[in-house]
Amino acid sequence: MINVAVMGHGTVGSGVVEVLLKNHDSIAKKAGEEINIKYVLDLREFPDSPLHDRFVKDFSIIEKDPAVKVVVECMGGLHPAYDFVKACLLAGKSVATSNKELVAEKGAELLRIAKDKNVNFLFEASVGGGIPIIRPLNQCLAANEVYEIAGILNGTTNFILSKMIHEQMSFDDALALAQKLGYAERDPSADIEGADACRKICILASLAFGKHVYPNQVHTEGITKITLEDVEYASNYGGVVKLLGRVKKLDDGRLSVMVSPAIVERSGQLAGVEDVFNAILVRGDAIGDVVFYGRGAGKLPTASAVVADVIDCAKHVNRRKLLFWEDKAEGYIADYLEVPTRFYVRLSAQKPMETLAAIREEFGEVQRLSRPGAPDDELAFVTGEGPEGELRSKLDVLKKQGAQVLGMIRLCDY
Ligand SMILES: NC(=O)C1=CN([C@@H]2O[C@H](COP(=O)(O)OP(=O)(O)OC[C@H]3O[C@@H](n4cnc5c(N)ncnc54)[C@H](OP(=O)(O)O)[C@@H]3O)[C@@H](O)[C@H]2O)C=CC1
Ligand SMILES: N[C@@H](CC=O)C(=O)O
Repeated sequence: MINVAVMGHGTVGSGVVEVLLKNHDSIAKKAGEEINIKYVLDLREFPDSPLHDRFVKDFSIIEKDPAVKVVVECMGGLHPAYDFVKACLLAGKSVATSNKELVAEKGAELLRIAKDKNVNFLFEASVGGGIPIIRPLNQCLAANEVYEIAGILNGTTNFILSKMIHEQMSFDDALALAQKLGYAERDPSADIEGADACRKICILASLAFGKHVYPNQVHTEGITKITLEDVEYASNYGGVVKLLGRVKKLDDGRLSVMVSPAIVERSGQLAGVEDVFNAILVRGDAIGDVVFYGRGAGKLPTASAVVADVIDCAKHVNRRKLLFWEDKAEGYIADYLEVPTRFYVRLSAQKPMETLAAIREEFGEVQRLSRPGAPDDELAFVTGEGPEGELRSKLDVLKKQGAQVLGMIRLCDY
């Protein structure tokens, strides 16, 4: 029998308990041993839980109990999660976590401690909710040189965009519904400002390319500036707006990493991903493109991934799974302004004919876009490709001539 402690009995932690209890017998067969939840740590009481007598409030009970071999961390946030997880690893316990903030900020250090202590630190649920992506990237795609990853990595924002576009729901109502359904972070600004997707692309980049990428190294934009006008122009262009996390290996070996809204063509592999679903496209030299798709957030889908890690930990007691990356390297992340891109731009111009001439002067021939009912002073177009810094300088020239940039979204070919 393997004794497990679950830390945090919120959306994900309660799902982990539910799945471990409901599928107890089949999980025991797959793990090769019975999995017993010995403790559940939370700040609140849960008198209705079938495990109500196993709840504790003092972390040291778990830390000091040598019978606990595997600890699940679903509390979220950096503190005290980091302190507790580190203490568990140092005490020789394997840890499975859904906490992407923890992995994105402290992954290299925690993986090194796990290696030193010959235990496992697993985090399948930290990216893509229930979608298997960490294990496939680490194992099934190990033969490949991965050169690019792009994904819809945040369920809440994809849910909000889907509701706004298809059901004309307001941003605030869609966010409130995502919170009610347990998709959003405790502080939902992490979802809508892109921090959550940033943490996830950091984890994928660290794993795929072997060196830790930290969130503060990644240019990050959320969805708060996206308007229905931009969505309509994107649609008339033949695309859809998605919040993407992406990393690409450049020819000089550096990484371009970014989180931002992007227009993807309707025929692209990420365009049809709606609601709380996530999709992660991995490009490898042997496999070509492969896309992982599924529910990116929510109680049971996320618990599915955490419990898979628990089973893996149970199967590998006193044996390490090879999952590791080095700490960060200097000069490894390229400045996003250097990286070539294309933009959709929406402007308000007091003198549209003059601004149009200036657009041609700066950008050459551009693809103009239209939408029914647009005000006379609105101009929308798609630029050719150029380093982002250069495109922005050209827009600065237009701004100096009185144009106001109302919307600007990168174009991607996924
Ligand atoms: N929700 C989702 O769909 C997904 C979430 N995740 C990640 O999983 C983690 C958990 O998310 P989620 O379940 O949604 O969060 P919740 O806020 O629903 O759950 C967190 C739980 O941990 C408890 N907790 C917080 N601090 C402590 C502490 N110091 N000691 C004991 N218990 C504590 C909270 O108690 P209290 O409420 O009283 O503060 C709460 O019950 C986060 O890192 C999140 O990013 C990952 C994938 C999907
Ligand atoms: N808030 C996150 C939860 C899963 O990681 C999201 O919406 O994707």
